[in-house]
Amino acid sequence: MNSNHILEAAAFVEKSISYQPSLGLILGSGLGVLAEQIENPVKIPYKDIPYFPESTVQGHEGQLVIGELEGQQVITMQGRFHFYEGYSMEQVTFPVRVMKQLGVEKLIVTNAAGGINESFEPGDLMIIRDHINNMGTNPLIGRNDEDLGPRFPDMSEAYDRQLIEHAKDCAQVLNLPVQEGVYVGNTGPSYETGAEIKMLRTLGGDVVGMSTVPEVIVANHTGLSVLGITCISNMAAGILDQPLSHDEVIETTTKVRENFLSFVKQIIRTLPNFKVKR
Ligand SMILES: O=P(O)(O)O[C@@H]1C[C@H](O)[C@@H](CO)O1
Ligand SMILES: Nc1nc2[nH]cnc2c(=O)[nH]1
Repeated sequence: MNSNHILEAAAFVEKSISYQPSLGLILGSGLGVLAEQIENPVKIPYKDIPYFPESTVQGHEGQLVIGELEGQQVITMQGRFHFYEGYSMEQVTFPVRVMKQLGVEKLIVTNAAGGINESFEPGDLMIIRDHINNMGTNPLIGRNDEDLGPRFPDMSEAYDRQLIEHAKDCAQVLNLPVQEGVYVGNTGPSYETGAEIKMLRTLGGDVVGMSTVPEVIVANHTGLSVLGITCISNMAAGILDQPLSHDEVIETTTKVRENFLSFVKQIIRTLPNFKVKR
């Protein structure tokens, strides 16, 4: 990771904003609608930001949106980068490094994923308790820059327990039934076979996606406190006797956007100012 690139990208963004964002948001497939609720938004297309790749997936806008949301100064990725788009792990996670450089301390990562746990239903929201990196690689491979984080970062609380409890409290306040479970990160872009889903269920996975894991590893490396929220956009392969499609993913996330919006806004509006963990 070239720390000069991080400084250059952060300086470019900083020129356009007049305050320091404390909360980072990464909005997954079909979930970018939250960024449209940001007040006094400063929008910066990824293509204008030094060393940022471009989003190529339907349902991913491809811009940073910075402003105020429910009383918090946020910097939001409206659309993310995926390893399967052909970007390196370093490129996929570069925005997390830039967020940290800009002063972000907490990160909410959202995604759409397939439901492995058969008690889940499409349209459910799930708080990520933990993840399984099934991508066969890691964004921290290569020379470590101790200024960015430790060589061997601890991942025993990859998802901040206080933020998880806070999110559960918010779901209760909203009387919104939410699931909790383990997110399995696959590289994609093919969806899984039925046999792979059976294997992932045996391994303890509750949902399976193609993102989030790299960003969360880097967020932990750089000392951010992380909350992850999944929208279960479909049942994973082999569970229902129907093919999977990205259209279904976008259709479901569109259907649940009111629940998703009210849940994440409640979480942000009442975010405790507890000390970040590192
Ligand atoms: O960015 P996310 O993880 O929300 O996008 C999911 C995973 C794939 O990119 C895509 C598959 O339909 O949706
Ligand atoms: N890997 C994977 N990612 C998804 N994103 C949305 N649905 C799915 C799915 O079924 N599998």
